Amino acid sequence: MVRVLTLSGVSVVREGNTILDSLDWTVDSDDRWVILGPNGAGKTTLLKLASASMHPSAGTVEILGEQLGRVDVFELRPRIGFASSAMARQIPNDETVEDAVLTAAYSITGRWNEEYEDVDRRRAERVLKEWRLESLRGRRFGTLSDGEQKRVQIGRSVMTDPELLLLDEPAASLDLGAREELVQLLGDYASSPEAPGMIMVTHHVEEIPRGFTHALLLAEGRIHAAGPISEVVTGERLSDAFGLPLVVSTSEDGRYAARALQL
Ligand SMILES: Nc1ncnc2c1ncn2[C@@H]1O[C@H](COP(=O)(O)OP(=O)(O)OP(=O)(O)O)[C@@H](O)[C@H]1O
Repeated sequence: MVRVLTLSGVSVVREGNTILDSLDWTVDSDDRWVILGPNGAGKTTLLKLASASMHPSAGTVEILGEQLGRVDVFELRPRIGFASSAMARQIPNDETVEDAVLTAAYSITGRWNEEYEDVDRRRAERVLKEWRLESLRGRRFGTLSDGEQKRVQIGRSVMTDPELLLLDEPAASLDLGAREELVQLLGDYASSPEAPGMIMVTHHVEEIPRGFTHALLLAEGRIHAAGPISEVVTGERLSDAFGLPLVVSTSEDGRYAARALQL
């Protein structure tokens, strides 16, 4: 087990607004964290810090043993997998699924004249299989369903065997079947001891895959609760963070569901 992320007294201020306020948080390589919180809580901003895409206004961020501000982020970023819809928009619509996964080896989108080594091709094969993309390898990215596109995004993010994996709302906008397929694949991945430290932002506790170990509840830029998932994803804690009475149920296979009590 190694520490993959440390935030110490981290604040982010933009245009006079405090978006993140004095956060202290650590993530280890064995951890799979889910981040929950109302709209505007600061979840995406937190992922931007963790992906070395943004610097804090105050405090220190250490990623994979390197402190932001003292490291070349272009060397650090290839060690971090990041899947988000903003990233997916960079994949050309006419790129094949196979190339969309393979080009992640060079952190690029859009195949040009790069040469790929056997090791990259073997990895891409493994990723296509793991994320149920084998039968779609020749299809153009722009012709895929939302669920298939999400699997390509995640496939790209794990292609380089990252040491830290960040997922920003991976199941957003999916129908029930596509969501369940993706959540199950993510559960298989998260349950593997070889998987890297993971941080996933979601709006819905129903999207938390099996194997997730910790939860962080963010509201108005502050940590409301953080710790083992069973202690944080509770009706009491979620009601407090979202400001309405919620009940949470847990199933035996480690999935969650939440609903509001009659308002
Ligand atoms: N560059 C910026 N300048 C000013 N305000 C910003 C900037 N970036 C983000 N914000 C504000 O910071 C707050 C947190 O934004 P962020 O996107 O991190 O929240 P979030 O929890 O991911 O929200 P959502 O759940 O709606 O996606 C929001 O109120 C947003 O408007």
